[in-house]
Amino acid sequence: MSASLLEIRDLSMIFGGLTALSNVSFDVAPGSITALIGPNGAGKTTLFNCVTGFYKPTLGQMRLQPPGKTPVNLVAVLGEPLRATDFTAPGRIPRKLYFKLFGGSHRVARAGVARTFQNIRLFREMTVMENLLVAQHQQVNRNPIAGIIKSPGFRRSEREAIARAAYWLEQLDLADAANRLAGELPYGHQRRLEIARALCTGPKLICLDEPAAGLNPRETEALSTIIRRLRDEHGVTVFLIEHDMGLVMEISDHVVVLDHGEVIAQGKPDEVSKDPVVLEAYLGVEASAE
Ligand SMILES: Nc1ncnc2c1ncn2[C@@H]1O[C@H](COP(=O)(O)OP(=O)(O)OP(=O)(O)O)[C@@H](O)[C@H]1O
Repeated sequence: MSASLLEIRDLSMIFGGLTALSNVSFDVAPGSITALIGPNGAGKTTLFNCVTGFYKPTLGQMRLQPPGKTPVNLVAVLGEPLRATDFTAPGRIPRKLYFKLFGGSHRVARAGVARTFQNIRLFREMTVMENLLVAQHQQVNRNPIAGIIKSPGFRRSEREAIARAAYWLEQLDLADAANRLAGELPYGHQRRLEIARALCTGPKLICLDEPAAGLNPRETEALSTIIRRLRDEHGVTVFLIEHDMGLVMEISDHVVVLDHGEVIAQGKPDEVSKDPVVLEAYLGVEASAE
């Protein structure tokens, strides 16, 4: 049995002539906090965009294997192009055509991957509660007839969605803000609301893109407690990009270091922080700046 929730193998992403990711391979263990670090332009966001289905990688494999569930080939569900070699094994063609027509990032979300963004992307004119309800459209009963007649099943799924939203608002210390407009919340609260919105989808893997960006030290401390609680109390696996090295070293179980699109090191935080290759490429810049 494989011990990883997310398995990335030989992933490459090429934009025109620019290789943003080159043969990237690593694993994210279930129930862990895994951090992706690296200097600006290293390819971190590109990798996140691949894992969450916003980009189709040029080459390589990404597999999500939630314990006890069927593994999902995240590259296949995005819809791969047909290649000449497929005609040597025609059995593959119907599945490829199906995902070409009906595949996309929604399939990745359905498989259990949720994300937040480097630049907050909330529905600013909606209330906090409405933001969380919109995020759950996959889980609620979307049958229009059931909606018009307000069938028992429709009302039950609505109640469950509201209860789920209220639960995560409580967990992220936002319960008092449920009826406020998202755009009116202080910045730190908006960051937490983005995390709550991702959690409402019931993810197996939550990808946080620079969750501490713009937070003050007190807010960062609160965030680190929240992220650890997600792992320890809710069994959510966390994969995050972060520039705040204090936070990364404090909360991560595993750190992957990217530089120029390649993995230059990975391991436990204390191993990575002492690795001369990392110090030279990244932490050395930080250390000399302190
Ligand atoms: N859609 C795109 N089209 C072309 N080039 C891109 C695209 N997205 C990213 N790149 C390039 O890929 C490289 C990696 O960028 P990426 O944003 O992934 O780095 P990053 O490590 O997240 O950087 P930062 O820490 O500054 O956010 C950069 O050279 C960037 O210009």
